[in-house]
Amino acid sequence: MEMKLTRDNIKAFILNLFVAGSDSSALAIEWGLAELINHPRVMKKAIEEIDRVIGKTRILEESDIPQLPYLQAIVKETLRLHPAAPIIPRTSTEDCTVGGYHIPSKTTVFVNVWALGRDPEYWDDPLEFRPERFDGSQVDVRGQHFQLLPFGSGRRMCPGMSLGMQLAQVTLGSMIQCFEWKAGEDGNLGRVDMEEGPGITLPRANPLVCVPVARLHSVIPSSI
Ligand code: HEM
Repeated sequence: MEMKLTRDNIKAFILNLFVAGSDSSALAIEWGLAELINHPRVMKKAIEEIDRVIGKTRILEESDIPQLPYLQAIVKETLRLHPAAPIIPRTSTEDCTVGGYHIPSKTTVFVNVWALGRDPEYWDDPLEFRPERFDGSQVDVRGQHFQLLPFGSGRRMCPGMSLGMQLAQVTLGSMIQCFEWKAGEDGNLGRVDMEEGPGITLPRANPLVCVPVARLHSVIPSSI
């Protein structure tokens, strides 16, 4: 079937990519940094990995990510606890039974991705931020392991998954490689609050306020 795209179709499509891709990626990075600030042990281990693999004379790049498994695990763990889209809708195309419930055709059902990521049946100490849980684990975010669905699953799953993961890993990784992050306006708070705000996406209730202190002086100009 031939389908002609109009100018409006193309504009709507590009707008869709910006709307779907910006907030979600930004939220993953913001929640990830907040978790790292509150977990100095994890932050230290992540920085050690980056310093060991990349050194201190250049900034982390996309091609370094395969050599940074702990950073990858940090982003997965962040998306487990803070999925940018906490609830995803589906409409049943035919009558079916799910978990003993009869679902008539054309019913909208909501998949609670947030609750799946915190389900004690699938996760040990589910509320703990512990990236090590992914060491040697096959569980990934690609929509095949239903306890971890930050990008959804099936035909309508996120088409920007690879870009979103790369963005979150490279941005978070270079942020902690280049700067030490101190909580609070004056950098004198021990931790940041983790309260969630309302929304279709999962924002923080309060903005993440922290102070960056340069740590890679050989690559960052001293004026920053
Ligand atoms: C960490 C970053 C991201 C997260 C957590 C995320 C998450 C999601 C989720 C949960 C869905 C719904 C999937 C479903 O219903 O099964 C979705 C849909 C979508 N995402 Fe992402 N996303 C991210 C980044 C991106 C990026 C970077 C782009 C594009 C540049 C993008 C474009 C889209 C589009 C166009 C849809 C709608 C797909 C459809 O309805 O067929 N996303 N995303």
